[in-house]
Amino acid sequence: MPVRGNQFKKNTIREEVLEGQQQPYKKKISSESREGLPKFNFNNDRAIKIVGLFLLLLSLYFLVSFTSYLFTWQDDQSYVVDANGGWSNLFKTVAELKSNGAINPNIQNWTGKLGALLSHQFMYEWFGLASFIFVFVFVVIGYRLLFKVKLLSIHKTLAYSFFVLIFTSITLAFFHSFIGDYPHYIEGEFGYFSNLLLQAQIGSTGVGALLVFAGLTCLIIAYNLDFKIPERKPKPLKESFIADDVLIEEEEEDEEQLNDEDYIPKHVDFPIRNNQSNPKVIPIVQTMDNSFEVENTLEKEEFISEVNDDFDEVVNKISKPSPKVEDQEDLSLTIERTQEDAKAAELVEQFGAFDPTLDLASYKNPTLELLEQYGSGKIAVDTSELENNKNKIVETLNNYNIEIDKIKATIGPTVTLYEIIPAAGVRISKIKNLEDDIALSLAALGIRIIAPMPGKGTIGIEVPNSHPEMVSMRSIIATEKFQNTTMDLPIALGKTISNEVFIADLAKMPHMLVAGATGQGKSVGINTILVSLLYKKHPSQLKFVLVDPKKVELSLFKKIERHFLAKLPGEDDAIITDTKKVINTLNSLCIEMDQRYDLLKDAGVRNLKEYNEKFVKRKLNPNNGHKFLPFIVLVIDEFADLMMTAGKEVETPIARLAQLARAIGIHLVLATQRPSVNIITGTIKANFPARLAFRVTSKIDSRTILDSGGADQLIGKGDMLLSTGSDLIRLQCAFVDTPEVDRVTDFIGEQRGYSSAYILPEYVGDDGDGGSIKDFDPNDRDAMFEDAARLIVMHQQGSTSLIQRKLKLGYNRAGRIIDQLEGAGIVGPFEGSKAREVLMPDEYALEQFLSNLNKKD
Ligand SMILES: Nc1ncnc2c1ncn2[C@@H]1O[C@H](COP(=O)(O)OP(=O)(O)OP(=O)(O)O)[C@@H](O)[C@H]1O
Repeated sequence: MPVRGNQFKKNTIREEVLEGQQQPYKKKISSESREGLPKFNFNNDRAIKIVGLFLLLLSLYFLVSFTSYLFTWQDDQSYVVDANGGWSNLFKTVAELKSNGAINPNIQNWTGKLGALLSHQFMYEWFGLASFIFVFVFVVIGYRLLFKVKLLSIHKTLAYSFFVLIFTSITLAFFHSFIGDYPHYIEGEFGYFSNLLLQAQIGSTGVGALLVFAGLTCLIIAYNLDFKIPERKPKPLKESFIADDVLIEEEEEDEEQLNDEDYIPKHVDFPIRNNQSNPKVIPIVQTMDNSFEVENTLEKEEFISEVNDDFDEVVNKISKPSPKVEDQEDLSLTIERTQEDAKAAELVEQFGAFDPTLDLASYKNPTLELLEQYGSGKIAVDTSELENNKNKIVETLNNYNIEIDKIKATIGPTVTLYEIIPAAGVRISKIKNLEDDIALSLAALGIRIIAPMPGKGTIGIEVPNSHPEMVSMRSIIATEKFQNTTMDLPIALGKTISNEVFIADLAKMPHMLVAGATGQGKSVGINTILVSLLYKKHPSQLKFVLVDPKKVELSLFKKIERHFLAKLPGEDDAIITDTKKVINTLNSLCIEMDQRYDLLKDAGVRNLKEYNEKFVKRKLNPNNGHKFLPFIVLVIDEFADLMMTAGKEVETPIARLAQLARAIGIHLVLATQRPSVNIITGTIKANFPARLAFRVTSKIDSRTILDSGGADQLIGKGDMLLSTGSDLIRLQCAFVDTPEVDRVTDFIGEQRGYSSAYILPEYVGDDGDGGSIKDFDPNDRDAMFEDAARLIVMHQQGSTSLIQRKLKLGYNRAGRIIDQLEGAGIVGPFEGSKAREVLMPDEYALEQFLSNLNKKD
């Protein structure tokens, strides 16, 4: 199999964590001066690679030095022995060595003085020939660290190598002891003295027996060595067949086949040993490709839990020759995986898990420095303001004979929440009705009364701070909460009333409706959503479809077209500003949705996450159309505008996407200035449980968007309410200014991207650019009509892209030709993602048809 791009799995730790953001924000500032220098902590990919490279070279050095020692040890003896200085000779000159008594001060070992000393240490003073095992261990570990390819399990390698080292050294010493009674590099001093010690305790016979025992024990652990004494083959094969039909079939087989080693019965019930007294019988079926499957999944689970779960062992055994029937009992361990799973595991073992980010392996997420820090990040509400407000609230309530037991304040970035516990017997509705009076006495806008506070047993009064604190995007992105989030699509919306960072998962929402009067922070809110996703996601994991009828709001994102945007085939601009194109795009997204559902169905999974997990584990074959599916986030700014111009044409696909698209990773964010009922219709509302409201002008608008009042009492500038169906949370939206977005998109746009935007499926509407079938006029055929017809019939494939490619035409012209071909009856109607049906069986029929058509002209 050719080596694929994903062979060497990159360590993505460094790439996923935004560079420079591993540390909390403050630490980062202090280390800014050292920016650019690689930081060597052990999580660092570079450090790991360097260690890997070092180990590989060390193993080579050891190999050469040990091998050389076998030939040169006698020459170097006078230099390396402790009596002449040993290691202290390392830095001595030839003259000094001579004066020390070294007979041959010129080192013969191929790896110089160090090599001579090292090999003497390892081979003579320590483990003898067994020291070569160190070379092996360094290769296994070094290779793993440098290439991220697992040659062998590191734990097993270390454990077995340790055993082999000790065992070989003592065994060689044991045998050597029969020839001579002195330490030698064959066994090393360790082996020599260990053997002496053992012999003194248990004698030569005892040591021999101990070594045989240790050796066999190791083989049993490693290979489950079988000690069965071969006996005559019995012929009870037929008895173990349970299904009659198989039995009959087998009886008809000739004797030769029954003796065949590789012969496997088609349906065998294998007795499984278990702890209970009754042996269980589990039906196991041989599949087409010689692997085994347990028929009943329930039993399969039990069965699997009983068997040794060592994965390597299972894979090993699956690849071994098929079992003979008399070995049934021992082989029960081998049958728990389907061929497909084993193949996937093998692929993963060979190439590592599929990593979609390797397409753009050098891609770096935007850095924190691109964002501005606004304000001090601290809340500045002085105690006198708090005291004043508290007094006024208590006073106003007292004026209406409402007694308060307790009052406490929670200070947020824009508002402070005063929670009061009224005295017993006070009616909550009475306090609620005093909203305007309290606002009057505090002389403040944007007072909101929450009576009662859900789940708290108090009544909340939100009072705006006289000096609201701006929440900068940078301060949110820098938090550990955002950095370490495991959400699929994390959006850093801002801070809550208790000054906590609020991060929501768009993938769970699963769609969001954003509303707010002009100038209240809606565009900033959309930028916040987009920027937070850009900070967390790799281009291979996420695509945006951006609709911007105002043409200016989202234009900054044009720069990231080849990284994060999706568009229709043949479109020049990825950001859609034209209503007609919006309709096409929405319908195209519906096709994408249907295609994704087909893929999910084929893969036997329920959602995008499971699908991608399966794909990453190489359980889905790309040759069958499977691919890694990125999330798609559709953002529509000024949705009202679209609804006014296109109405139902927009509403239908949006409702369809909103209803069905969550499982396949398409999420919608619709923003509107005018949250009136004819824009946010019942169908749309029902499918958008998450709604974000900035300040709106009337209570009615607030009701339309949130199903309750409150949005009309906000104070603007990013003050917002998020309704997630059950809860209503007041938030201060994180602020990200246009120049910041500009820098972030520049940072991404300047990096290597894909060759084009993510291409959505082709959709040609009824009144597409080429006109409809009814419009077909044989006299008004395109000049390339006949060529295209021949091409299509020759390939028996009615696709626009084929015409585009082969005849080198633009998308629009190719689309027009295919419509004319449909009109002429050469190809069938548009069938979504599939190519159109070709109605002419062969070129002969086509030529006749064309000549008839020409005669009519
Ligand atoms: N989160 C925020 N924090 C502080 N100030 C904000 C915030 N969001 C918006 N503002 C202020 O409000 C101004 C208007 O915001 P924005 O452009 O987002 O309004 P908008 O609702 O999109 O208006 P329009 O619908 O007319 O485009 C910004 O220029 C900024 O000064």
